[in-house]
This record gives sequence, structure tokens and C-alpha cells, in this order.
Amino acid sequence: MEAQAQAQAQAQAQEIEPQDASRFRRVCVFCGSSPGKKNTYQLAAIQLGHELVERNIDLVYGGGSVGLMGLVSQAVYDGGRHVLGVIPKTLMPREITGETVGEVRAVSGMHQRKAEMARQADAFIALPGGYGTLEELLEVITWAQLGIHEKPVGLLNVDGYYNSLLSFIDKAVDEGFITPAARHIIISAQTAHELLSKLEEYVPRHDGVAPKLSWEMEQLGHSPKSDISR
Ligand SMILES: CC(C)=CCNc1ncnc2c1ncn2[C@@H]1O[C@H](COP(=O)(O)O)[C@@H](O)[C@H]1O
Repeated sequence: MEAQAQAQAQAQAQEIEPQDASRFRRVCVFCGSSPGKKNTYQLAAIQLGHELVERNIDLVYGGGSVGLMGLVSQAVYDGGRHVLGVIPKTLMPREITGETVGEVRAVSGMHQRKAEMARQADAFIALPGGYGTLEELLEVITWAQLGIHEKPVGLLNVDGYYNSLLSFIDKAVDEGFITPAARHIIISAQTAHELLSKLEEYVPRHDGVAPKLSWEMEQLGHSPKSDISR
């Protein structure tokens, strides 16, 4: 595929310096089940995969090989890192989501999938995507706002794809619906390299509304605070 060849050439040309050990063992990526119309979206998915490999970070994602999901998971898998696809039983037929590389974990439904992906990850990154991506992204932001977790949340703003969402969130802050401290939850950057660096440095500044509560996580027997190695 053209985007794959381009990403490979860029990585070779850059001769990326070896990274220091990451504080993240595994990152959850939310992204489109479609590839998007621009080549830059596909390139960004592959570059994010390479960046995770460079930093020795494993991947958890929604499983399958469709769209950007397939590109990022293949790049991480080809780079020798562990890939965990969490997929609801209903979406498992290959004709719906395609073949998953690495380990596949079947769960009973969409809610269980999100909780399991969140439980497995030390940080979250959203690439461009549609309703599914937005829903997954906003849920982990909401969980951070409530104090259910303190894991960093990053938005890979490829080619300004998320500019209008970020403007909307700023408007919500101006209008008094999101606190400035909660605005700080979303970290955005235009490249995977810059985003990962920012996420590594992230220090939660907002106060959880109800830090003892961990409704969905508790159902899975998970403690609310992550055990991210710092
Ligand atoms: C029937 C159909 C549309 C199947 C597409 N096949 C899919 N296979 C696996 N996960 C998916 C699929 N569609 C959406 N998702 C979930 O929703 C997100 C992407 O949705 P979207 O394309 O942004 O909105 C992914 O992170 C994934 O967790």
C-alpha cells in the first residue's frame, strides 16, 4: 500500500534516535474503521504505529483490520510489539471487521470492550475517525474528569482534522460547561512523535468530582487509579 511505503521511507530517512524507556507499557488507540479520504490520515496511523514501536509500547485497540484500525495495528505488529484487539462477539465475523493481528480478546458487548481497552491501557490516543472514535474519546475524557482514571488522553490532530472539535470544546469552556482544569485533560499535537512526548510529560491538574467512584471499572474488578510506571 502506498501509505505504508511512504511511512517506511520516512522512518528510514529520519533514522529515529532510540528513545528513553517510556512510562507507558501499553497505549489504547481509537481510530476510524474507515481509512479516510486523504493519504495523510493513513500515513499518520502507520507513523503512530512506528512511534509506539520506537518507544517499546504495546497496543490495545478495537480489533480487526478495517480502515485506520488495520493500519496502526499492522504497523505495531510488524514492529514486533504486542497487539491486543478487544472485539465484541457480534463484530467477530471476519467479513465485518477483517482479520485481527496479534492477540484477540472477545467480549460480550460494546461497553465491555471500552472498559477492557481502558483497563489494559496506560494512555489513550485518538486518530481521525467517526462516531465510534468520538464516542470512545469522549468517554475516556469524561472518566478522567470524574476521577475514574488519571491516564493521559491524546488527540492526534492530523491535518487539522480535529480543529473544529477543539474550537467547540473551547467554546464550552467559555460558556461555562467545561472547567478550564478539565480542558487540560485533552492533549493534542499534529504528529505522533510530539503527541507521545507530551503524553509522557502529562501531569493531571483537574480535581476528580468523585475519585472514589469507578462505576464501570469496578464491574471488572479494577482499581480506579492506574499503576502507570512513572
Ligand atoms: C458494521 C461496521 C460499521 C463495522 C466496522 N467494523 C468495526 N470493527 C471493529 N471496531 C469498530 C468497527 N466500527 C467501529 N468500531 C469501533 O469504533 C471505533 C471506530 O469507529 P468509527 O469508524 O470512528 O465510527 C473503533 O475504535 C472501534 O473500537
